[in-house]
Amino acid sequence: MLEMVFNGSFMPHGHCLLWRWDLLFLHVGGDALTGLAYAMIPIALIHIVLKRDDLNFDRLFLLFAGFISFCGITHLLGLFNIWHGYYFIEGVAKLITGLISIVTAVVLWKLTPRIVALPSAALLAQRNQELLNAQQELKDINMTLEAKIAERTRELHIQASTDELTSILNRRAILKDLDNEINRCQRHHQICSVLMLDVDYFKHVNDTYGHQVGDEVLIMIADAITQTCRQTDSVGRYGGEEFLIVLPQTDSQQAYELAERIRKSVASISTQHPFSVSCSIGVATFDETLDMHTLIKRADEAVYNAKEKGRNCVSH
Ligand SMILES: Nc1nc2c(ncn2[C@@H]2O[C@H](COP(=O)(O)OP(=O)(O)OP(=O)(O)O)[C@@H](O)[C@H]2O)c(=O)[nH]1
Repeated sequence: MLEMVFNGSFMPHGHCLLWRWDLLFLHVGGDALTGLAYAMIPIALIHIVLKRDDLNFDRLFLLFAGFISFCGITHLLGLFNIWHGYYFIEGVAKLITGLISIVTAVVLWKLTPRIVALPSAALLAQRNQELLNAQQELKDINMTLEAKIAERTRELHIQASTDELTSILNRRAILKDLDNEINRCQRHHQICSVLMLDVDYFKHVNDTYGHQVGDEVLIMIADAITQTCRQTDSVGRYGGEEFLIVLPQTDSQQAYELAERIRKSVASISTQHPFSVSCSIGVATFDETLDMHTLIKRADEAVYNAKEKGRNCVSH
Protein backbone atom coordinates (compact mmCIF):
# COMPACT_ATOMS: atom_id res chain seq x y z
CA MET A 1 0.00 0.00 0.00
CA LEU A 2 2.74 2.39 1.08
CA GLU A 3 4.65 1.47 -2.04
CA MET A 4 1.63 2.36 -4.11
CA VAL A 5 1.23 5.76 -2.38
CA PHE A 6 4.89 6.67 -2.57
CA ASN A 7 5.45 5.25 -6.02
CA GLY A 8 7.23 8.09 -7.79
CA SER A 9 8.30 6.05 -10.75
CA PHE A 10 5.50 7.29 -12.98
CA MET A 11 6.64 9.49 -15.77
CA PRO A 12 7.23 13.06 -14.47
CA HIS A 13 4.79 15.65 -15.71
CA GLY A 14 7.68 17.62 -17.29
CA HIS A 15 8.01 15.01 -20.01
CA CYS A 16 4.71 15.99 -21.57
CA LEU A 17 5.90 19.59 -21.52
CA LEU A 18 8.89 18.32 -23.51
CA TRP A 19 11.01 20.20 -20.95
CA ARG A 20 10.41 23.37 -22.94
CA TRP A 21 11.59 26.34 -20.88
CA ASP A 22 8.60 28.50 -21.81
CA LEU A 23 6.06 25.82 -20.76
CA LEU A 24 8.08 25.04 -17.64
CA PHE A 25 8.21 28.73 -16.79
CA LEU A 26 4.42 29.10 -17.13
CA HIS A 27 3.57 25.98 -15.08
CA VAL A 28 6.26 26.43 -12.41
CA GLY A 29 5.61 30.19 -12.11
CA GLY A 30 1.84 29.77 -12.04
CA ASP A 31 1.86 26.95 -9.49
CA ALA A 32 4.50 28.60 -7.29
CA LEU A 33 2.62 31.92 -7.11
CA THR A 34 -0.70 30.17 -6.51
CA GLY A 35 0.88 27.97 -3.81
CA LEU A 36 2.34 31.06 -2.10
CA ALA A 37 -0.97 32.92 -2.20
CA TYR A 38 -2.89 29.84 -1.00
CA ALA A 39 -0.53 29.59 1.98
CA MET A 40 -1.05 33.25 2.92
CA ILE A 41 -4.85 33.42 2.53
CA PRO A 42 -5.68 30.79 5.24
CA ILE A 43 -3.36 32.55 7.69
CA ALA A 44 -5.24 35.81 7.05
CA LEU A 45 -8.61 34.06 7.49
CA ILE A 46 -7.56 32.44 10.79
CA HIS A 47 -6.18 35.78 11.96
CA ILE A 48 -9.55 37.43 11.22
CA VAL A 49 -11.45 34.70 13.11
CA LEU A 50 -9.18 35.10 16.14
CA LYS A 51 -9.33 38.90 16.17
CA ARG A 52 -13.05 39.42 15.47
CA ASP A 53 -15.24 37.41 17.82
CA ASP A 54 -18.30 39.41 16.70
CA LEU A 55 -18.27 37.78 13.25
CA ASN A 56 -20.85 35.02 13.29
CA PHE A 57 -19.40 32.99 10.45
CA ASP A 58 -16.27 31.44 12.00
CA ARG A 59 -17.18 27.99 10.62
CA LEU A 60 -17.32 29.33 7.09
CA PHE A 61 -14.06 31.23 7.42
CA LEU A 62 -12.28 28.12 8.78
CA LEU A 63 -13.69 25.91 6.01
CA PHE A 64 -12.45 28.44 3.46
CA ALA A 65 -9.05 28.40 5.13
CA GLY A 66 -8.97 24.57 4.92
CA PHE A 67 -10.22 24.50 1.36
CA ILE A 68 -7.67 27.06 0.18
CA SER A 69 -4.87 25.27 2.05
CA PHE A 70 -5.62 22.03 0.22
CA CYS A 71 -5.86 23.88 -3.09
CA GLY A 72 -2.37 25.22 -2.33
CA ILE A 73 -1.07 21.72 -1.47
CA THR A 74 -2.51 20.37 -4.73
CA HIS A 75 -0.74 23.11 -6.70
CA LEU A 76 2.57 22.47 -4.90
CA LEU A 77 2.28 18.73 -5.58
CA GLY A 78 1.59 19.54 -9.25
CA LEU A 79 4.77 21.60 -9.23
CA PHE A 80 6.71 18.78 -7.55
CA ASN A 81 5.42 16.28 -10.08
CA ILE A 82 6.85 18.21 -13.01
CA TRP A 83 10.09 16.47 -12.08
CA HIS A 84 8.68 13.44 -10.18
CA GLY A 85 5.79 11.04 -10.56
CA TYR A 86 3.86 11.03 -7.24
CA TYR A 87 0.47 11.14 -8.89
CA PHE A 88 -1.19 8.97 -6.26
CA ILE A 89 -0.41 11.51 -3.51
CA GLU A 90 -1.47 14.34 -5.80
CA GLY A 91 -4.75 12.52 -6.48
CA VAL A 92 -5.40 12.02 -2.75
CA ALA A 93 -4.75 15.73 -2.17
CA LYS A 94 -7.14 16.60 -5.00
CA LEU A 95 -9.80 14.30 -3.52
CA ILE A 96 -9.48 15.90 -0.06
CA THR A 97 -9.60 19.34 -1.74
CA GLY A 98 -12.74 18.28 -3.55
CA LEU A 99 -14.42 17.00 -0.38
CA ILE A 100 -13.60 20.07 1.67
CA SER A 101 -14.73 22.25 -1.28
CA ILE A 102 -18.09 20.48 -1.36
CA VAL A 103 -18.54 20.91 2.41
CA THR A 104 -17.57 24.60 2.09
CA ALA A 105 -20.02 25.08 -0.79
CA VAL A 106 -22.87 23.43 1.16
CA VAL A 107 -22.17 25.48 4.29
CA LEU A 108 -21.87 28.65 2.18
CA TRP A 109 -25.26 28.03 0.59
CA LYS A 110 -26.84 27.29 3.94
CA LEU A 111 -25.45 30.53 5.37
CA THR A 112 -26.28 32.59 2.29
CA PRO A 113 -29.77 33.74 3.46
CA ARG A 114 -28.29 34.98 6.74
CA ILE A 115 -25.39 36.70 4.97
CA VAL A 116 -27.73 38.33 2.44
CA ALA A 117 -30.00 39.49 5.27
CA LEU A 118 -27.12 41.30 7.00
CA PRO A 119 -27.67 45.08 6.91
CA SER A 120 -25.44 46.81 4.39
CA ALA A 121 -22.82 49.36 5.45
CA ALA A 122 -24.97 52.11 3.87
CA LEU A 123 -28.03 50.96 5.84
CA LEU A 124 -26.01 50.82 9.06
CA ALA A 125 -24.67 54.31 8.37
CA GLN A 126 -28.23 55.51 7.75
CA ARG A 127 -29.50 53.88 10.98
CA ASN A 128 -26.55 55.37 12.82
CA GLN A 129 -27.39 58.81 11.47
CA GLU A 130 -31.04 58.32 12.49
CA LEU A 131 -29.90 57.40 16.00
CA LEU A 132 -27.64 60.46 16.15
CA ASN A 133 -30.56 62.63 15.01
CA ALA A 134 -32.84 61.07 17.63
CA GLN A 135 -30.15 61.61 20.27
CA GLN A 136 -29.82 65.27 19.25
CA GLU A 137 -33.61 65.63 19.34
CA LEU A 138 -33.68 64.16 22.85
CA LYS A 139 -30.91 66.53 23.91
CA ASP A 140 -32.89 69.49 22.52
CA ILE A 141 -36.07 68.32 24.24
CA ASN A 142 -34.12 67.86 27.44
CA MET A 143 -32.67 71.36 27.21
CA THR A 144 -36.14 72.83 26.54
CA LEU A 145 -37.53 70.90 29.50
CA GLU A 146 -34.70 72.06 31.74
CA ALA A 147 -35.29 75.67 30.65
CA LYS A 148 -39.03 75.26 31.34
CA ILE A 149 -38.32 73.71 34.74
CA ALA A 150 -35.93 76.55 35.60
CA GLU A 151 -38.53 79.10 34.46
CA ARG A 152 -41.30 77.33 36.40
CA THR A 153 -39.08 77.08 39.49
CA ARG A 154 -38.42 80.82 39.23
CA GLU A 155 -42.15 81.50 38.84
CA LEU A 156 -42.97 79.26 41.81
CA HIS A 157 -40.30 80.95 43.87
CA ILE A 158 -41.76 84.38 43.02
CA GLN A 159 -45.26 83.05 43.69
CA ALA A 160 -44.21 81.65 47.04
CA SER A 161 -42.73 84.96 48.14
CA THR A 162 -45.30 87.33 46.63
CA ASP A 163 -48.47 88.65 48.21
CA GLU A 164 -51.29 87.76 45.85
CA LEU A 165 -53.27 90.97 46.30
CA THR A 166 -50.60 93.66 46.24
CA SER A 167 -47.76 91.88 44.37
CA ILE A 168 -45.23 92.99 46.97
CA LEU A 169 -43.42 90.50 49.26
CA ASN A 170 -45.64 88.37 51.50
CA ARG A 171 -45.15 88.05 55.26
CA ARG A 172 -42.80 85.05 55.02
CA ALA A 173 -40.58 86.74 52.41
CA ILE A 174 -40.34 90.13 54.13
CA LEU A 175 -39.46 88.44 57.43
CA LYS A 176 -36.77 86.44 55.62
CA ASP A 177 -35.38 89.67 54.13
CA LEU A 178 -35.40 91.26 57.58
CA ASP A 179 -33.64 88.26 59.09
CA ASN A 180 -30.95 88.40 56.38
CA GLU A 181 -30.53 92.14 56.86
CA ILE A 182 -30.14 91.78 60.63
CA ASN A 183 -27.54 89.03 60.16
CA ARG A 184 -25.67 91.23 57.71
CA CYS A 185 -25.77 94.20 60.14
CA GLN A 186 -24.50 92.01 62.99
CA ARG A 187 -21.66 90.63 60.87
CA HIS A 188 -20.53 93.96 59.44
CA HIS A 189 -21.58 96.18 62.37
CA GLN A 190 -23.93 98.14 60.18
CA ILE A 191 -27.24 99.82 60.75
CA CYS A 192 -30.74 99.26 59.40
CA SER A 193 -34.27 100.37 60.24
CA VAL A 194 -37.78 99.05 59.79
CA LEU A 195 -41.08 100.81 59.26
CA MET A 196 -44.38 99.28 60.31
CA LEU A 197 -47.26 100.89 58.47
CA ASP A 198 -50.88 100.39 59.54
CA VAL A 199 -53.78 101.82 57.53
CA ASP A 200 -56.05 104.12 59.56
CA TYR A 201 -59.73 103.35 59.99
CA PHE A 202 -59.55 100.65 57.38
CA LYS A 203 -62.43 98.76 58.90
CA HIS A 204 -64.59 101.77 58.15
CA VAL A 205 -63.55 101.66 54.45
CA ASN A 206 -64.43 97.98 54.25
CA ASP A 207 -67.67 98.35 56.12
CA THR A 208 -68.82 101.39 54.18
CA TYR A 209 -67.57 100.79 50.64
CA GLY A 210 -67.10 97.06 50.58
CA HIS A 211 -64.19 94.66 50.74
CA GLN A 212 -63.33 95.14 47.06
CA VAL A 213 -62.76 98.86 47.52
CA GLY A 214 -60.68 98.02 50.59
CA ASP A 215 -58.56 95.68 48.42
CA GLU A 216 -58.06 98.42 45.81
CA VAL A 217 -56.90 100.80 48.56
CA LEU A 218 -54.40 98.22 49.81
CA ILE A 219 -53.01 97.87 46.27
CA MET A 220 -52.67 101.66 45.92
CA ILE A 221 -50.94 101.90 49.28
CA ALA A 222 -48.49 99.15 48.30
CA ASP A 223 -47.72 101.04 45.05
CA ALA A 224 -47.26 104.31 46.92
CA ILE A 225 -44.80 102.69 49.36
CA THR A 226 -42.86 100.93 46.61
CA GLN A 227 -42.54 104.11 44.55
CA THR A 228 -41.33 106.11 47.54
CA CYS A 229 -38.73 103.57 48.69
CA ARG A 230 -35.33 102.80 47.17
CA GLN A 231 -34.71 99.69 45.07
CA THR A 232 -32.59 98.25 47.86
CA ASP A 233 -35.42 98.54 50.41
CA SER A 234 -37.76 95.58 50.92
CA VAL A 235 -41.47 96.19 51.03
CA GLY A 236 -43.85 93.49 52.26
CA ARG A 237 -47.37 92.91 53.47
CA TYR A 238 -47.04 91.93 57.11
CA GLY A 239 -50.71 91.34 57.83
CA GLY A 240 -54.17 92.42 56.63
CA GLU A 241 -53.67 96.21 56.48
CA GLU A 242 -50.15 96.26 57.90
CA PHE A 243 -47.01 96.71 55.82
CA LEU A 244 -43.42 96.14 56.88
CA ILE A 245 -40.57 97.99 55.17
CA VAL A 246 -36.92 96.99 55.70
CA LEU A 247 -34.42 99.80 55.12
CA PRO A 248 -30.76 98.66 54.86
CA GLN A 249 -28.04 101.12 55.95
CA THR A 250 -30.62 103.61 57.21
CA ASP A 251 -30.40 105.27 60.60
CA SER A 252 -33.30 106.42 62.75
CA GLN A 253 -33.43 109.96 61.34
CA GLN A 254 -33.26 108.83 57.69
CA ALA A 255 -35.95 106.22 58.41
CA TYR A 256 -38.17 108.82 60.01
CA GLU A 257 -37.79 111.11 56.97
CA LEU A 258 -38.65 108.29 54.58
CA ALA A 259 -41.63 107.33 56.77
CA GLU A 260 -42.88 110.90 56.50
CA ARG A 261 -42.57 110.81 52.71
CA ILE A 262 -44.48 107.51 52.63
CA ARG A 263 -47.16 108.87 54.94
CA LYS A 264 -47.64 111.89 52.69
CA SER A 265 -47.69 109.73 49.60
CA VAL A 266 -50.37 107.47 51.14
CA ALA A 267 -52.35 110.52 52.28
CA SER A 268 -52.36 111.81 48.70
CA ILE A 269 -54.07 108.65 47.39
CA SER A 270 -57.41 109.52 45.89
CA THR A 271 -60.19 107.10 45.09
CA GLN A 272 -63.56 107.60 43.38
CA HIS A 273 -65.15 107.45 46.82
CA PRO A 274 -65.56 110.28 49.34
CA PHE A 275 -63.04 109.12 51.91
CA SER A 276 -59.42 109.95 52.47
CA VAL A 277 -56.70 107.35 53.01
CA SER A 278 -54.12 107.71 55.73
CA CYS A 279 -51.73 105.55 57.69
CA SER A 280 -49.78 105.49 60.91
CA ILE A 281 -46.13 104.50 60.73
CA GLY A 282 -43.84 103.23 63.46
CA VAL A 283 -40.05 103.47 63.05
CA ALA A 284 -37.57 101.16 64.79
CA THR A 285 -33.83 101.08 64.28
CA PHE A 286 -31.62 98.05 64.76
CA ASP A 287 -28.85 97.96 67.31
CA GLU A 288 -26.81 94.93 68.22
CA THR A 289 -28.76 94.24 71.42
CA LEU A 290 -31.93 93.55 69.40
CA ASP A 291 -33.15 90.47 67.62
CA MET A 292 -35.68 90.43 64.80
CA HIS A 293 -38.75 89.94 66.98
CA THR A 294 -37.79 92.71 69.40
CA LEU A 295 -37.17 95.06 66.48
CA ILE A 296 -40.64 94.31 65.05
CA LYS A 297 -42.17 94.69 68.51
CA ARG A 298 -40.58 98.13 68.78
CA ALA A 299 -41.95 99.15 65.41
CA ASP A 300 -45.39 97.84 66.48
CA GLU A 301 -45.23 99.88 69.68
CA ALA A 302 -44.30 102.94 67.64
CA VAL A 303 -47.36 102.35 65.42
CA TYR A 304 -49.47 102.16 68.56
CA ASN A 305 -48.00 105.54 69.66
CA ALA A 306 -48.79 107.05 66.28
CA LYS A 307 -52.38 105.82 66.58
CA GLU A 308 -52.53 107.26 70.06
CA LYS A 309 -51.25 110.60 68.78
CA GLY A 310 -54.26 110.78 66.48
CA ARG A 311 -53.18 108.68 63.42
CA ASN A 312 -51.82 109.88 60.05
CA CYS A 313 -48.40 110.44 61.61
CA VAL A 314 -45.01 108.82 62.18
CA SER A 315 -43.68 107.77 65.55
CA HIS A 316 -40.30 106.44 66.82
N1 LIG B 1 -60.31 94.73 51.99
C1 LIG B 1 -59.50 94.10 52.80
N2 LIG B 1 -59.56 94.29 54.11
C2 LIG B 1 -58.71 93.67 54.93
C3 LIG B 1 -57.76 92.80 54.45
N3 LIG B 1 -57.04 92.33 55.48
C4 LIG B 1 -57.57 92.89 56.61
N4 LIG B 1 -58.58 93.71 56.26
C5 LIG B 1 -59.44 94.52 57.14
O1 LIG B 1 -58.71 95.52 57.77
C6 LIG B 1 -59.47 95.95 58.86
C7 LIG B 1 -58.57 96.27 60.00
O2 LIG B 1 -59.37 96.87 61.02
P1 LIG B 1 -58.83 97.29 62.41
O3 LIG B 1 -57.75 96.34 62.85
O4 LIG B 1 -59.97 97.48 63.30
O5 LIG B 1 -58.10 98.62 62.15
P2 LIG B 1 -58.64 99.97 61.54
O6 LIG B 1 -60.07 99.92 61.19
O7 LIG B 1 -57.72 100.30 60.40
O8 LIG B 1 -58.42 100.92 62.69
P3 LIG B 1 -57.06 101.55 63.22
O9 LIG B 1 -55.97 100.65 62.83
O10 LIG B 1 -57.24 101.61 64.68
O11 LIG B 1 -56.93 102.89 62.59
C8 LIG B 1 -60.49 94.83 59.16
O12 LIG B 1 -61.75 95.26 58.81
C9 LIG B 1 -60.04 93.72 58.25
O13 LIG B 1 -61.14 92.95 57.74
C10 LIG B 1 -57.69 92.57 53.03
O14 LIG B 1 -56.89 91.82 52.52
N5 LIG B 1 -58.57 93.26 52.27
